[in-house]
Amino acid sequence: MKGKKIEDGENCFVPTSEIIAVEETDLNKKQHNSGKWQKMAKPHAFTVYYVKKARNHRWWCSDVTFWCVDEQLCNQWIQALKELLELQKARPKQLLVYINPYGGKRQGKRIYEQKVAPLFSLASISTDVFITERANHAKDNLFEVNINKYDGVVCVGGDGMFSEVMHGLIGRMQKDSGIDQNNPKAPLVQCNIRIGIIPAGSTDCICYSTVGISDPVTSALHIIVGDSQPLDVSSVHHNNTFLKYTVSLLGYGFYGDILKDSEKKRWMGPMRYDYSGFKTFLSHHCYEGTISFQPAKHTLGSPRDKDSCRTGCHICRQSEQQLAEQRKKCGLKHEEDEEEWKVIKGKFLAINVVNMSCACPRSPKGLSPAAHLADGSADLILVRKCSRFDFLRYLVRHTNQDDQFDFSFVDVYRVKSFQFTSKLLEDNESDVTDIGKKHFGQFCRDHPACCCNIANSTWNCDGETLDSSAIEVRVHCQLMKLFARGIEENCKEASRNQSRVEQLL
Ligand SMILES: Nc1ncnc2c1ncn2[C@@H]1O[C@H](COP(=O)(O)OP(=O)(O)OP(=O)(O)O)[C@@H](O)[C@H]1O
Ligand SMILES: CCCCCCCCCCCCC/C=C/[C@@H](O)[C@H](CO)NC(C)=O
Ligand SMILES: [Ca+2]
Repeated sequence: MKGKKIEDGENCFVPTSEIIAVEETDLNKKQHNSGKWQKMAKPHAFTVYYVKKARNHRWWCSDVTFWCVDEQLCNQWIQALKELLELQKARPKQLLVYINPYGGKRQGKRIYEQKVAPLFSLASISTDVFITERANHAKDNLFEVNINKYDGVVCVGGDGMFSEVMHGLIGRMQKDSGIDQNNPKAPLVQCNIRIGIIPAGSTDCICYSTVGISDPVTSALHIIVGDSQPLDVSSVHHNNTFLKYTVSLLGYGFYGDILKDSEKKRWMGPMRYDYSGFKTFLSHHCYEGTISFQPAKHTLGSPRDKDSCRTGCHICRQSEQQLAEQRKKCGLKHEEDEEEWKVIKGKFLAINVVNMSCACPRSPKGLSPAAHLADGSADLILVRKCSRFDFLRYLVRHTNQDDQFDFSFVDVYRVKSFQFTSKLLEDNESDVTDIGKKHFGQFCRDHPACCCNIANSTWNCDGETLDSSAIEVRVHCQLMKLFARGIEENCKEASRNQSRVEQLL
């Protein structure tokens, strides 16, 4: 934390929504060597802790100390500022915190204790902290805990840990409301308790795509000021059986294979993705299957838009309104049943369904830069069979400014529901008597050199593996909320305003 001191006659401007805390200050303890107060008999002071916005969406906690000789005046200020803070009703007072000590570089506990807990305590937020001892510990706990006690749930870890907490919360909400998650058409109950993500994983894509940076202090401050960002969630089913929810990437082929291989190399930490990524790239497997989807007609946006989803996004707002109107008109009748399905058969290197841009430090614009956080749609990206060189050109575009959809072998659609069945499953189902078909070789028999894999891939579902050769996916508009505000427009403008504040100080 950096500090400043304000003397009589000086000005300071900090919006109340960005004040973290106000505290009486003992100037003698502060050990200031210079300053007029040293000449005073007994100066009185208070310190305002506030959010300081830096470059690249980074926030940190700064403070400014105000002092004067009049004790009563000083106390009046403290009282008035504390009352103003009390009016910030969206701020959490009691949080339930889950820490995965094994995510990313295994720094979750340290990150929380050193960087986050002191800020929560400064902001007078009470916490119940739960350090997980196994996978699904947090999820299981969320089904038992008295959830109404809390204003939010915080997960310290990566995308997989977030996924666990999300499954616990959404699952709990449906159970309490008597909704059967196995019914793919069930209208799910919105989850009003917000989740905060303190990034301590390997990719931290959900945090990066919703805040603009993977930084524990920035995320802690978004939680403290009580930000709220609605988020679309897709449900994944197979044969009327619920499999998973997803908010970022649901990927088959390339990203599924990377994840499956990387799980065996967890000991490598985040580097495992580079190792498995390179290996998967060299293997160049493609997978055959049938994709069906319903285009998202309710939204004004398109995956090829130049503008991205930003704080207070009007596309998300309009899309949500449009969906609400449709629902009102249709009542209980499922309008989706009547809408057209598009069908595509082929061989694919990657099938990616993304509910958000999937930006992360490795890919700052993400897999679909114009995807929206809360528009009730997902972007379906199909990378058809192509040469290794072309696939590399496509991957390189994840890391630069060039249009990653501007390739003849890449198609992108904005969808509200999607289905996939692998060729293998179709063959098995359509010709169960042909026993020979069950005993296939590992690669395409017609063209052994083509790297077309007859075996199935795995789904990468927000960083969790999911084995299913047939799935149906449905986007649920704004099913949950995060302690975030989306990515803020024009970061430079924010830092310029902040410098004006600094000049005033
Ligand atoms: N105590 C624990 N021991 C083992 N696994 C755990 C524990 N707590 C949580 N997990 C599981 O660890 C998995 C991975 O954790 P996490 O997402 O935090 O890190 P990561 O995989 O390194 O990061 P990312 O998902 O961003 O790539 C999650 O699926 C979670 O269910
Ligand atoms: C030679 C150039 C190669 C460039 C490769 C770019 C890789 C970009 C990675 C983007 C992944 C974004 C999707 C996020 C997925 C997460 O859910 C998951 C778990 O955290 N992470 C991964 C890597 O699968
Ligand atoms: Ca979306």
